[in-house]
Amino acid sequence: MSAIRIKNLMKSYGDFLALKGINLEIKESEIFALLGPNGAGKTTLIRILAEGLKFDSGDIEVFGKKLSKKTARLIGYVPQESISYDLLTVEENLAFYADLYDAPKERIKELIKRFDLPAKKKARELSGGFKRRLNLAISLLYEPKILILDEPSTGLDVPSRRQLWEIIKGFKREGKTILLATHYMEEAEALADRIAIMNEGRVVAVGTADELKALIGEESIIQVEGILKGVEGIGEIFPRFIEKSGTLRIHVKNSREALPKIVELLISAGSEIKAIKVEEPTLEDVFLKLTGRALDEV
Ligand SMILES: Nc1ncnc2c1ncn2[C@@H]1O[C@H](COP(=O)(O)OP(=O)(O)OP(=O)(O)O)[C@@H](O)[C@H]1O
Repeated sequence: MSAIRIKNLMKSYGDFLALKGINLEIKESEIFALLGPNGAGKTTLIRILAEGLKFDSGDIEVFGKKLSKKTARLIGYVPQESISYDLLTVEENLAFYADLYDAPKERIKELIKRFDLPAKKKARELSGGFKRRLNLAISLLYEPKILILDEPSTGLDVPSRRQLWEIIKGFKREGKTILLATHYMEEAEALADRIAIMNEGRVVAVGTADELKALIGEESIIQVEGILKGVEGIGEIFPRFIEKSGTLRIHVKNSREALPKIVELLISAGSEIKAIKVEEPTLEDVFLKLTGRALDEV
């Protein structure tokens, strides 16, 4: 059974069409990622599902029933911004939301234990990682079957991010369905069973990471590292490339022919090349191929 089914969903803000006909099916007990740059429409889609944000047209079903206040109870939601109160302790925050959601009080102790939370600490004293865990705990107070997470690891350091990923994988093992929005391809790849790539209000591709990477087809990716100059010249011959902190990834049809040309162009412009290799495609390469731009370009 599908946990969420979305048909031809449109949403505008005034004259601006933010969602231009989204079709998606999220299966029960899968981790499904919406991957796209800022502005792709991920938060808008999530807010429609989790906050009852009004939409223009389309159909949404949750476990086979039309999205409504009743089905909303099946969905737990962790928004981008923290919903905990800084001046309340962890325990008080959970008690406040348990009251609001009419959730059983016994859940509070259980969640504190499960997430290893410091019950008596004020929320403002928590590190970023623990604050995110508190927000997760709040969203689980009434045991939703679907958990929606908006950019769950933004702002977290690498160890906290990895801990959070383990927690999210644990939810899946319990049978929960997880929908998350992210602009980190590593996050989508590390967590998701399936990924929808979103750009400018549209889903441009859906599949497992491997299925999406297969969309690159016959092309190869050449990666050059070093102090790089003359990158504009590369763009004239190989229009699809991503340049990021001293690394250049260039999409080419024939790597054997392209390699000497790339080296010559870069060296003659005064580059210091430290490494050059043919690489496996990443989801960012797929995004570039499908949309003509890099994932974190705004
Ligand atoms: N309340 C609003 N009023 C007008 N335009 C909005 C509003 N909320 C979002 N938008 C616009 O709709 C588009 C999609 O925004 P949305 O926040 O859904 O994208 P996103 O993919 O979640 O990006 P982010 O990660 O930045 O939240 C953007 O162009 C944004 O400027």
